[in-house]
Amino acid sequence: MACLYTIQEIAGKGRGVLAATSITKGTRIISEPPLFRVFRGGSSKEQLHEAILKTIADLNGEQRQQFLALHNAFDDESGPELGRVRTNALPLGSDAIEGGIFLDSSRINHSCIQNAQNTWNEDLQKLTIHALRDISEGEEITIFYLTDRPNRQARSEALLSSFRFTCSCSLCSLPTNERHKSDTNLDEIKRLDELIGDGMTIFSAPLQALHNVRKLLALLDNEGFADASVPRAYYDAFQIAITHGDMARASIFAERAASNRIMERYAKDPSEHSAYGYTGKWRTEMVDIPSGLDKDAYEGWLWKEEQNLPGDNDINMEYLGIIDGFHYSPIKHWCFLGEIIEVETIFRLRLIVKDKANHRVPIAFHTDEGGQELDQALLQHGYTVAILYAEHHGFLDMTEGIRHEVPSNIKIFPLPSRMPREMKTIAPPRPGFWWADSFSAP
Ligand SMILES: C[S@@+](CC[C@H](N)C(=O)[O-])C[C@H]1O[C@@H](n2cnc3c(N)ncnc32)[C@H](O)[C@@H]1O
Repeated sequence: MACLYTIQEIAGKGRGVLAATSITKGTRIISEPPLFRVFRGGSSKEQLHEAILKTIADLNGEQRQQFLALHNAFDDESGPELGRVRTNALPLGSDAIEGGIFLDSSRINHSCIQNAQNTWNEDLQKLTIHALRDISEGEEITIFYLTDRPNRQARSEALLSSFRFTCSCSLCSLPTNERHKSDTNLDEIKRLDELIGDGMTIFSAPLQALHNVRKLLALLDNEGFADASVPRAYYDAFQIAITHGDMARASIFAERAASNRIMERYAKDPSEHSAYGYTGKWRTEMVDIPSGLDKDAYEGWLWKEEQNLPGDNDINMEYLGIIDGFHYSPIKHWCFLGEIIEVETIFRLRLIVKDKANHRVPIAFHTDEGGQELDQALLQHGYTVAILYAEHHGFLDMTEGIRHEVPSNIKIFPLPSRMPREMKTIAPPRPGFWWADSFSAP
């Protein structure tokens, strides 16, 4: 196969790697054994230096010259050998304590919005560089040197201290207002990542966790990040679905997570995963994967879109903003509508209502009077409950619904609801009228 890249001078970056032809997403651009390996863990700088000198002494003359021709960003403090290793070593595995020096791959410059991914392939004992998206002929091939992607300031500091350069990539060069927007999105990506990674939400509020994965994927897509965060997010969605017995969705998420053998196996039979059916509350079978839906409806089904209240243990910036400089308040207005199907008044009031998608939604009354403040005559089957700014809550008994705390946010109508097709975003509230826009009498 013809070589897909050339190594050339790039203004302001020394040398770099350019696409010699147009390269399609997923293509393996480079597959390269290391010139030599370096153990990075445990040893002091002096020990490392000594080990490197020994390794270099074992190289032949040509190899030594090739190594010494690589860039050295630490000339002033580390000397020619150690400096070059610090500048050019690429990790041999995701948590590896071993790095490798590569004659071609080590020429690849960094971008905070990289178009290629470096991976150590243990089977081949080679480093591979794959295209994360389509790359045009003449475009620079870039990888990401850091382990996570914080906002610009933090990225700059990390790149300067660990790699000794000021990044001139397209993300770091955005004009101030766009950079601000990009930083806000990066902060939100980090926040969602942490929320999804919190091991409890998968059990206490799986729907919220699933919706957070979807939001994360939309942000990654919007920002043009096509790296390993994308399959990782789908893997999170897979885990959420399979934990609750949802074979249909788990299979699709596994398919989207990555084209590796393990995920292909899970896509065929998600029940092989050890978390399968921890609860059965989302139980589906593979035959439940819908067919004949258009793309939007299919995605709506996949992400369980029908239940789209914001979560109550999550500061969701889509719904909330800091208005007075201190407190989060709704920045848009929404109202949950449900039809009463059961009334329980054992300790405090608990209603089971049917939402627009015919799901049973428990509403637990955690007001001071536990629901006694309501006109008890209105607690009738078939009547409609409207809750302004309702939030999704995961209860300890593993059910999900609404924990109602603010007495003034609820109205009950002695009318069966004619449910709007979607939970509507309604006009700004006018006292006494806020509910009228989203409620229609039969
Ligand atoms: C591993 S080397 C990459 C190849 C190097 N440009 C060369 O000439 O061999 C890392 C060095 O490349 C330069 N570099 C990499 N990415 C850069 C970027 N985004 N902006 C500016 N310089 C960059 C820095 O000098 C950094 O220390």
